[in-house]
Amino acid sequence: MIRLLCFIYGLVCYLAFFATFLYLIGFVGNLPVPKTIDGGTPASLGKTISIDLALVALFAFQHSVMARPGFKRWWTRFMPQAIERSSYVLLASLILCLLFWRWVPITQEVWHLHAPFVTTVLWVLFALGWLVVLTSTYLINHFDLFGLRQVYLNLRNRSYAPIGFRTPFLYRIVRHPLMLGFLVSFWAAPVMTRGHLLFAAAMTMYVLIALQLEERDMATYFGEPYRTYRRRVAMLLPWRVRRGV
Ligand SMILES: C[S@@+](CC[C@H](N)C(=O)[O-])C[C@H]1O[C@@H](n2cnc3c(N)ncnc32)[C@H](O)[C@@H]1O
Repeated sequence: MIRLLCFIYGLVCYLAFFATFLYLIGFVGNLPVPKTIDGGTPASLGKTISIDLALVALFAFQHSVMARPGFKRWWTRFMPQAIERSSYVLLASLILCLLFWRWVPITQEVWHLHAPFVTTVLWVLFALGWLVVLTSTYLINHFDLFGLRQVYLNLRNRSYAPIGFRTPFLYRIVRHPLMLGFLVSFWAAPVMTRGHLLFAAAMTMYVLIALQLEERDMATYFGEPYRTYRRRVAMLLPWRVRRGV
């Protein structure tokens, strides 16, 4: 019964993640969703910047702290191991929803590109970025990253086997294609408002810090194979590839 409840909980967390991910695309791209990055009621500049940065910082804090092995060891003392990842995913999704809801826009434009060719290229890059994000999750293991594999194995009474270190396709070009996809989609905007710029810049800062932490854990866990990979494959910029793996 507990196993079934864990599975249902994992499924709900996964669906919450997927809905939030789809909404994020609409939010950043100013697509027809109830609230977007440039929608809502503006406030004074000081108030806006503090609220918006606090929202990104909350997301960054949750992501960075809860992803660390030490934190995972600590909080799985209070919950079944099988739902640890699902809970992480659920909390991340809830924080993103809070960000969508409470985000305050700054609508002054930093750039507004009109040339049809340039705007088309930027929209293609925007879409490509999200596609790379989603593809990268499948290259690592989509269902493990979002907790479904863990609750499924638990339901079948099978023990969890880590997915291990892998470098398929995009992971041979850069070490962090998923994060690169996010960054491309955050920055590829034909109309860039100050609020959007604040979001893109703050998220870029967070990604650059988070990747240092993730790589430190990966090097500790996987040892020499990961250190060799790090020497050979560029972190985020594909044209900085040194040698293939
Ligand atoms: C949200 S994913 C982001 C992966 C990567 N940073 C990227 O941007 O493509 C984070 C998880 O992926 C795992 N991970 C990162 N690179 C990996 C690889 N090459 N093989 C297996 N797992 C990896 C990390 O341990 C972490 O649990």
